[in-house]
Order: sequence, then structure tokens, then C-alpha cells
Amino acid sequence: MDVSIIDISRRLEQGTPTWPGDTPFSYSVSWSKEESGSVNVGKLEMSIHTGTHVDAPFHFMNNGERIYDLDLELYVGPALVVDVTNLSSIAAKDLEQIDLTNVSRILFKTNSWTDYTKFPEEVTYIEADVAPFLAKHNIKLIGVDVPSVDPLDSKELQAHHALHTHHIHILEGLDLQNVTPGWYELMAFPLPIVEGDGSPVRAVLRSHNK
Ligand SMILES: N[C@@H](CC(=O)c1ccccc1NC=O)C(=O)O
Ligand SMILES: [Zn+2]
Ligand SMILES: [Zn+2]
Repeated sequence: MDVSIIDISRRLEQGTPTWPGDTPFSYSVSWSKEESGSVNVGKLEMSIHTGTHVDAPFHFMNNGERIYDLDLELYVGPALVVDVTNLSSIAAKDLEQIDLTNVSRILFKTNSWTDYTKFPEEVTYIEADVAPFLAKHNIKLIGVDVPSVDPLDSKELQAHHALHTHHIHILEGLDLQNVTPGWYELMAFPLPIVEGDGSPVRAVLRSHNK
């Protein structure tokens, strides 16, 4: 059996932190084996922006694409995990030293969300100049280990919009705590929620030789 898979997804359970005021995560058995005479049938209620998830452009633009419209190729393939711990924000100048040749997916390990049992107050965010910088290197997907690529109190969502303008897709809420920076194969498929503004994903990494 292949044991090289690293799960980089947050657990979904009662009490999993959500954006303040957002729908709590809930799983329950709506029809038990005793009731049905044959099976337990589960029911799920959650915000799409809880835990590890991808954003669709419709999340921040009324005329944006829905999750079902996005190309699945984005969510599988080589990805570079980059160490950006100890930065309060990530700007293009912080990335200049990194060799981004052949990188189309980049995952930022900020380590700025330390207590996973609570929604964070402040985390490392992405500056608007990162989007054009990454686009120049043909990067198509950015992933972060925090709930948002923007500051948590942002209403303008500058980074979301700048990334979208540069055709870069967004994966949020990763758990990169136990991941050594470097090359991996990423797999993080969204569910086919036809009208979705995003989707929870099961994100994993597999060892990869560039
Ligand atoms: N844009 C955020 C999510 C977000 O902003 C949000 C999610 C759920 C409930 C409220 C939110 N923002 C409120 O201002 C994201 O990064 O996906
Ligand atoms: Zn989101
Ligand atoms: Zn987002």
C-alpha cells in the first residue's frame, strides 16, 4: 500500500472553526439504522468556506464562474511548498529569491494559524503585487494555510481580485504544519456543486521528483 500520502486537510467536525457568524459545521445521522431498518444516512450542513476549500470566482464576483465550471487540471499536479513563516504579509519582493521555473501551483506555508481549534484573529496575507508576479511565472494555483488570502477583516478582497485578474485560482485552509517545504504532487478536487461559490476539498500531497 502507498504510504507516501500526506493529508493537508483540516478535520471537519462539530466545533471546526468558521468565519465569525458563518454556518457552523454539522454532521448528523438523519435516519438511523434502527429507524430505516437497514442503513445510517448522514446529513451535512456547513459553509463552503470552512476548513480546506477552494474558492470559485462567484464567491467574490456576482458574474464569476461557479465551482463546477473550473478546470479540474488546476487541482492535480506538481506543487511547490514554500516557507514564508515569520512574515506578516507576503509581497512579490519576498518571493524573488525562489526559483519558480516550471512552477504552476504554489503553496505558502505561513504557520500563522497556530491554534486550529479557534478562528484566527490575524494571519499572514497576500499583497496585491504577488498576483502579477506569480502570473509572470505562469502560476495557476495558489494555496495558503490560513482561512483567506486577504487580511481577515478585508471587505475589498484585493488579493482575491488581483489573483482572479491574473487567472490564478485559490485554495485555502490547508494544514501545512507537518510539511517540509519542497516539491510534491498535489491533489485537491472540489465537489461538483453546480452553482457553488467554492467547495470543500480533501487536499493531499504525494512525494514528487521534479
Ligand atoms: N473571502 C473569504 C471568506 C469570507 O470573506 C467570508 C466567509 C464566510 C463568511 C463571511 C466572510 N466574509 C465576511 O466579510 C475567503 O477567503 O474565502
Ligand atoms: Zn474561501
Ligand atoms: Zn478566499
